[in-house]
Amino acid sequence: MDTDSKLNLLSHIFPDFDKVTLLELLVSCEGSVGKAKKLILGDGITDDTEELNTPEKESVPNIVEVPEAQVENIVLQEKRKIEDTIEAESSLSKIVKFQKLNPPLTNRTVTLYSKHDIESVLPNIKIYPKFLQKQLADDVLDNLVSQKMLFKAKQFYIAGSLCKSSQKTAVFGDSDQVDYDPVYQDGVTKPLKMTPELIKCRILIDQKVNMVLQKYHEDSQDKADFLIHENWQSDFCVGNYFPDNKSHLDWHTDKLTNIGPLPTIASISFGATRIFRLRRSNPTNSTIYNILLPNNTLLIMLPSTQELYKHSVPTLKDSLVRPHSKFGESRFSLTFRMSYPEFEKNKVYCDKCKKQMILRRLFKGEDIGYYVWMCMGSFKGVNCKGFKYARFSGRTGESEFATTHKSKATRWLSSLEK
Ligand SMILES: O=C(O)CCC(=O)C(=O)O
Ligand SMILES: [Fe+2]
Repeated sequence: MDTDSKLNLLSHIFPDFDKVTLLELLVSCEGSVGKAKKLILGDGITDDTEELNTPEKESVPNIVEVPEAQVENIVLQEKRKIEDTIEAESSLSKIVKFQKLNPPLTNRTVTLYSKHDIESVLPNIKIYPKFLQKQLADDVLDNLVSQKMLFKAKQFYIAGSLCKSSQKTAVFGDSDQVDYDPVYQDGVTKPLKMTPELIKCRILIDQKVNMVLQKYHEDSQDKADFLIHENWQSDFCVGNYFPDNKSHLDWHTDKLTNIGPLPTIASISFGATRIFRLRRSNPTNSTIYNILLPNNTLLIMLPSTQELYKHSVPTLKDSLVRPHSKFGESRFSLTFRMSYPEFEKNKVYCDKCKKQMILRRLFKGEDIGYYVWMCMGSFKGVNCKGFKYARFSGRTGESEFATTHKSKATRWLSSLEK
């Protein structure tokens, strides 16, 4: 069945929806009429990686399924058209309104195409397509490609087994002091010098982030006393290199150990257009939002993004939306971050094994919403379960960031979600 016939069918079932909205829905449902129908009717849709990789079992009768490859082609073409107008006001806002009237469904995936839709559905995210002037964007990408051999897979332990990350990482920074993450086993933590291209890019990003943060501080009602208000100046950048569509970044929140609570992280993408995903950390089956990140798009994760959401760069069969004209499937992201120097001066150590502790957030259990320190040993394959609550009372002059008393501990949930 071609796209027009699918649209006619949907239009017949849902006469109140206009065709553009239905087309958007169809595209966000990978061209499946059944999924689009379920989305409108409010049935939960499971749409994770495995499901997307297996041919869909159509639940609507009388629909002749088109071959998977053909659907993919249609979806890709439509996505390209839509992506070209990413900044234009999109009819998807109708879907957003529809979503607002209806509580988010579980396990559902929604693709947000326009700046307006992304920022309305995810108020802590700001997105700027075509952020750098074209020449500078090209220069940064050329520069990253010339350094690609310096990006390395990260090694870490999960449940005692040594694992390697799929994408490759390099840290750029001016100072050797930046201890990006003491957990990793390899040379990834030693920062590389920022090249002149990266420095230009950083200056423009810092400027943009400060403008955005100023507005954020003015607008946000609920200010946690440990939220940093001073000038935001990134002092290091974690770069990711995805050589092809197979390399990915699993669901995670960014490490807080050296950037502190409620951080701002500004991430700029270069090369192939991939999908970036966000979903609330809790509940675990909450709606997944897809955002397309074309070459030279800046995405700012404002304070509380790391506390409330997880993010990922999946390797779905259509997660490579568009290869880059010169570098094909290669994609780089540069994530600019500002370190929290007080942590460097006052590292927290484990009382049991004396190793450094890592700042984490608890997303489940009775201590949900608390910041805690966990012994680094646990992340290096050592079975030490050292644990302390974290405590942030306000930034200046702080020297004690840990407590064994829960009553004195800092709970981000209480300041963000009343
Ligand atoms: O590549 C991206 O867009 C995301 C990178 C990321 O999540 C990270 O560096 O922690
Ligand atoms: Fe991240």
